[in-house]
Amino acid sequence: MTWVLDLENVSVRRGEKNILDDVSWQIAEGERWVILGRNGAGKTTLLQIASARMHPTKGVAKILDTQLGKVDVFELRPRIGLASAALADRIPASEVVSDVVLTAAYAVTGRWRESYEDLDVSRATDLLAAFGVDHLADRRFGTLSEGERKRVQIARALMTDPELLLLDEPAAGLDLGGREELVGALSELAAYPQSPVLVLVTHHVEEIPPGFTHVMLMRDGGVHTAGPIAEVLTDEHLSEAFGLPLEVSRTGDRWSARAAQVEPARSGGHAD
Ligand SMILES: Nc1ncnc2c1ncn2[C@@H]1O[C@H](COP(=O)(O)OP(=O)(O)OP(=O)(O)O)[C@@H](O)[C@H]1O
Repeated sequence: MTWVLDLENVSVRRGEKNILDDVSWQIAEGERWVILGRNGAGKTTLLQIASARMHPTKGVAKILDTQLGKVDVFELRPRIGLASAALADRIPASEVVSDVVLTAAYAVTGRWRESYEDLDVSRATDLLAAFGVDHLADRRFGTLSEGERKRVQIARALMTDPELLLLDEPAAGLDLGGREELVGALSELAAYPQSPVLVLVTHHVEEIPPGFTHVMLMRDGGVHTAGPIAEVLTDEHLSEAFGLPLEVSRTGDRWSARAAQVEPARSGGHAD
């Protein structure tokens, strides 16, 4: 079997600590993954490896049939779409929205003197339309709301028609309506057979878009549990991964979680 992503015993060491610790993880064609774990669990670091922005200290990372360390990452990166807060911070506030998407074709932020094909321009327009933000094409990025920015960033990440799309907390900072619209848009993307393999990092099971197939729970830099969504998202696994008693429930194709209700202690009888 050929994997889209194949990590074997990958560790990343910073100072005295393994911030990723012996992670083995395989993603097959067509899968849609969610990564959950508490703050500092290593989710963003894992995406840094998966997007060829960081090399492991130990272990082997194979991405799209290439191996990190044996491939020119500048050729590999356009095959991987990434949307993250760190990348968004690099987009100049004065950049026109259509250029925010278009410049991804050259893997740059900030339009300068590159020339673009008509095909690139129409792809950027189509992607903005697909995420419902084409009416903002002429606005400056810095004037958009948080929800609008998130959609533009995902459109940008899709510009190079990547085979793997990594989204780091795309719903962070969105209000309820914005979150629900984004979940709907990602669910549509997940359902589309031509879509890239998707990996979504989130803090909330409520943000898992219908159609996502697999979950990885991370804890302390390592994989706590990984596999098909219904097998992994149990009270027991989530409670262990987050280190507190949690109850998970499923309503239709959506998930939710909350602190487990503690049974009140039974009274031992009447005290006179
Ligand atoms: N360059 C670095 N040097 C030292 N420690 C680092 C470095 N980069 C990250 N870390 C630490 O590695 C751990 C994992 O960080 P990471 O950002 O991957 O976690 P995360 O799961 O994405 O967290 P969050 O949910 O808070 O975004 C954290 O404890 C972080 O402080």
